[in-house]
Amino acid sequence: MSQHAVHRLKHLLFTLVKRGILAFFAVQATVIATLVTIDTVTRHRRVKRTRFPHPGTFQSQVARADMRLYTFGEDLYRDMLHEIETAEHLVLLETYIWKNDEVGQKFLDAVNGAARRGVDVYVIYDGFANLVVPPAFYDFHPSVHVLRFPVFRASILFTNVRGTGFDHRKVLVVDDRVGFVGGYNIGSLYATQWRDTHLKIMGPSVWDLRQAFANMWNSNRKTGWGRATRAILPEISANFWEPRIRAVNNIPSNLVFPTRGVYLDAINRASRHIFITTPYFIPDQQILDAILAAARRGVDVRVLIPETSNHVLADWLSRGFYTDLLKADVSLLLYENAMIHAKTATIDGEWSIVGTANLDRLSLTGNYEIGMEIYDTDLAGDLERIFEIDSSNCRELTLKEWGSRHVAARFSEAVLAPLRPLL
Ligand SMILES: O=P(O)(O)OC[C@H](O)CO
Repeated sequence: MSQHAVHRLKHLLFTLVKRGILAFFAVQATVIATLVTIDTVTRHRRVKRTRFPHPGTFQSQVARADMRLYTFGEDLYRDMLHEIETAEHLVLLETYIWKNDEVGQKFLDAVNGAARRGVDVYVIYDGFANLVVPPAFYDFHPSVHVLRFPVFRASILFTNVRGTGFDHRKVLVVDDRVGFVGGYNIGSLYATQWRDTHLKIMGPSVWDLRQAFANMWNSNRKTGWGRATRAILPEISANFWEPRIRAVNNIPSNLVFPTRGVYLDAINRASRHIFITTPYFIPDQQILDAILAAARRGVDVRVLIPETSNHVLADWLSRGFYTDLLKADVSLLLYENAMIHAKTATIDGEWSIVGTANLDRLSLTGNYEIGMEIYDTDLAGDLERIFEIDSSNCRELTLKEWGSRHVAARFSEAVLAPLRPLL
């Protein structure tokens, strides 16, 4: 073959590959646009989804800590606001979403009120998650120490992944005496219309939450180009070691993502049952393999997810895993007619985690997250009871039903699969 012919063939191949890639992106964009349009139309037609079982609150004692699990936003917010309103010296509040609605206003008033009484108040909220909220809403008392975690950080220019990640945590610590952590953001929608789970801790382990907040604050207190303009939040020693209760912190700037590791370890160790609740289920290959392997060795694996969440794309990416899961005998429990946003897991009646991380890439290897990893049969029992009540609002998907879905659905799952690492 002449050199000219080789050149022409190369050019032709290059053009074909280029056009193929562009065509794939065009198909992908069309699928996304179609799904979003269908979702928007059906969402508006849907009646308000407020009817779902309320498992209630559950109390237990783990080591020297009093634990309370919340499963309804109104109950949680009432207690959180009460703690802020009666704080005596320190309030630390960190949230991913802080809506400018009735509930958001109550929290704003509560922290401002505490600051007026002379309480030291520190708040952190995520800049990206609240881009839709008018900045004027965040009208803090002048003595409140505020960090709006920036969408873009200078370090992203120099240190790659260390400068990425949203602050996805939801933490409240009051007077080093009481701490809250879990799935609840701050907003009226979450008070009554979403099923979520949060944990209150009273006792020495509140230190773990305080330390997580202090680390976040002190690592980001510099503004502009290195000028320190925010106060240091003193870090204090723990004075105790409690292996049964541990905060698991994802800190992208330190390149540590232990949440993924503790999930993997616990799943791999399971011998009887694994009950996972998550709003967005887009596991990476190792997490998926661990779940499938557990089910194949006879562990009763149940994954509880919303049938329809608030993120249509996340739902469709999640569906791409259903066939493998169902074939391995994983029970897929689809929470009906309401959004479930809890990020919890409990294994073998021994190990549990309650936190802020979803089972997706953004949470497991992307964002600032925190969860409490707890070894305790009573607390695991409470989470199992909650799981059982939530399950009563689910329908279990069968392989037969899933196998009979429309060819367009299969096509959409396949076309969207390459987007999994993005979410
Ligand atoms: O990011 P999460 O898990 O706090 O969920 C927040 C909702 O998706 C807001 O749209």
